[in-house]
Amino acid sequence: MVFSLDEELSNVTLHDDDVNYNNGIPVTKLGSKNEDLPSFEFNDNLMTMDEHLNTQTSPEEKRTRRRSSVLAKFPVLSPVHTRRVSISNNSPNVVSHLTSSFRNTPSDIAVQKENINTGSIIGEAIDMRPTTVRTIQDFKPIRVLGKGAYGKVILVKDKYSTKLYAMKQLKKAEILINDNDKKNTDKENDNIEVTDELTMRRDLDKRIERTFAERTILSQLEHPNIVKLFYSFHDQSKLYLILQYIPGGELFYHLKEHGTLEEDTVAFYAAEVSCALKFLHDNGIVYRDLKPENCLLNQRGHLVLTDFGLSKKGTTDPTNDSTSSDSDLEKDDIYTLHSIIGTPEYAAPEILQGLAYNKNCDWYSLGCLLYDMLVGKPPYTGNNHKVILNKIQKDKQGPRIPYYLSEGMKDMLNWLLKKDKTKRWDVDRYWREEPIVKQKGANNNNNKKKKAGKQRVTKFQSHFIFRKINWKEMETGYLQKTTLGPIVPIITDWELAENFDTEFTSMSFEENHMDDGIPIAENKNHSLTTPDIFKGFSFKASGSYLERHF
Ligand SMILES: Nc1ncnc2c1ncn2[C@@H]1O[C@H](COP(=O)(O)OP(=O)(O)OP(=O)(O)O)[C@@H](O)[C@H]1O
Repeated sequence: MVFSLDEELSNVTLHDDDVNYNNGIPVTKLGSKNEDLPSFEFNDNLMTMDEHLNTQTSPEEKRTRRRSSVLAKFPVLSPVHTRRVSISNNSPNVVSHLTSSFRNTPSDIAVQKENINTGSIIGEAIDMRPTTVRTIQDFKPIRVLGKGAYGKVILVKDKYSTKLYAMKQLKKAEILINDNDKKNTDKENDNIEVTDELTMRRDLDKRIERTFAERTILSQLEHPNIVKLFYSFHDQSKLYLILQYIPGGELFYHLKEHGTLEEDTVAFYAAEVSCALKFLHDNGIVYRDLKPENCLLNQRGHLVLTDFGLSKKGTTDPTNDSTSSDSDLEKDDIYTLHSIIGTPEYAAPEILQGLAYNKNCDWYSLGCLLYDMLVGKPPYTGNNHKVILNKIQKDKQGPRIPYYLSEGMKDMLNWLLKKDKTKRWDVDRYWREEPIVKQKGANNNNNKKKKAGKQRVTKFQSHFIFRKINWKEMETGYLQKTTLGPIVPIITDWELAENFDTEFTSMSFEENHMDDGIPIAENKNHSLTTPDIFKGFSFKASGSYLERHF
């Protein structure tokens, strides 16, 4: 990123109370006196963004990949009670201890049941016959596309059909070993601090649940802006997700190339991401990890959301709901989550604070993504989530917005980036203009809303920045099929993965895992070293689904 708005530009304040200047760059604050529309005008005498960019270091030097932080990586979640035990690096004690504790937890059983019971793509039946399960031997690796917390994503070719797929591998050992164990093992080999048993059990339980959630959620969804899952299977050492290959690379990669994007381009991607998020929310799913690294561009330049490892299917379980006091949110359209996960720079303040949150957190992340595309970095940056949280809390009026953005963009950012989730634009509720259906008591509610005056009631799709978007065509997927997006990736040969970082494409995909390719018999009980907790992971999309997408 080229332009440090949250720290460097906050020092000098000139004539206008609402505009801060630094190095001659005026910036406005979100949520200043006039909450509806910040009242700043473009000043021709001031340095333009382009001029400013030219004086700064190149964006490539500044942009860094933001890894999703899972539960244990957030210090605030570090367990209070810890005990010290002596184990050595790669000690089997940890795994066997964890696996033996976990093999038969109720949530495991629930997850496995879920896999058996919920195998359906919306409106479709999935062929779950074990005989149709694919294996690693069916696929020839071509090159590495990316690397995540639990393993690599590799471009592979189906040996039988020659079709290309993105194969996401998750190492079972990485999932089974506690993050604290890993961290501590790195530091000291023989005398490490591990968390108490209960916390370890809970964390492991969550990691396994999330592993299944990605496979289960993706197997149930079909949307033009969401990556498709065709197969999943596992062997002794890894879990595999065979995904649609999205050859245009990460939005992150293109942002690195471009620095910042034009407002129309940003509005287009905002609309595509919003369609995907709204679809997820309508299906009871909170995405929780929106960032440029998880937004891929397909061959036509349309945005496709990937990485559902942190997504969560909502629950209306009242015992799980601590927002009963949250009177601004209606009961029927929320589900409450508590896990502190995501990528700190894009995570909503309520997540970073460890408070209960709901699907509205995704709209805050959308605000961060828009800000990043327009400005070159997310509104708050820092080495860890504490620094980011401090900055958010210190910044009473919200993140600074550069003056040169249009009033429409400022307005959009203003409403999405509200720290207080009850004041944030409830996009799901105000998505589009619906025909008015009068219901009993509806008037009363409306009056209450007007009096409260907190909620923005303008429809999201009617916002000025989306004036060029044909929502109907976008929501039905017609646009994605017939029109090119604003950035069309250069692809001379799909196998070259030209739009992926050479940091990854030059990586070796050979790892020499002794156990790779040794299949798991789904119905067999395994020893401690081969826990049965991943039973039920295998999946194959229905024939018609496969046909439709190839
Ligand atoms: N379907 C796909 N087509 C092309 N590339 C992909 C695909 N899925 C993932 N990738 C690449 O692999 C990278 C890592 O994938 P993904 O984010 O799913 O892994 P992860 O382990 O969940 O990562 P993280 O720990 O950062 O969240 C992506 O950022 C992207 O570059």
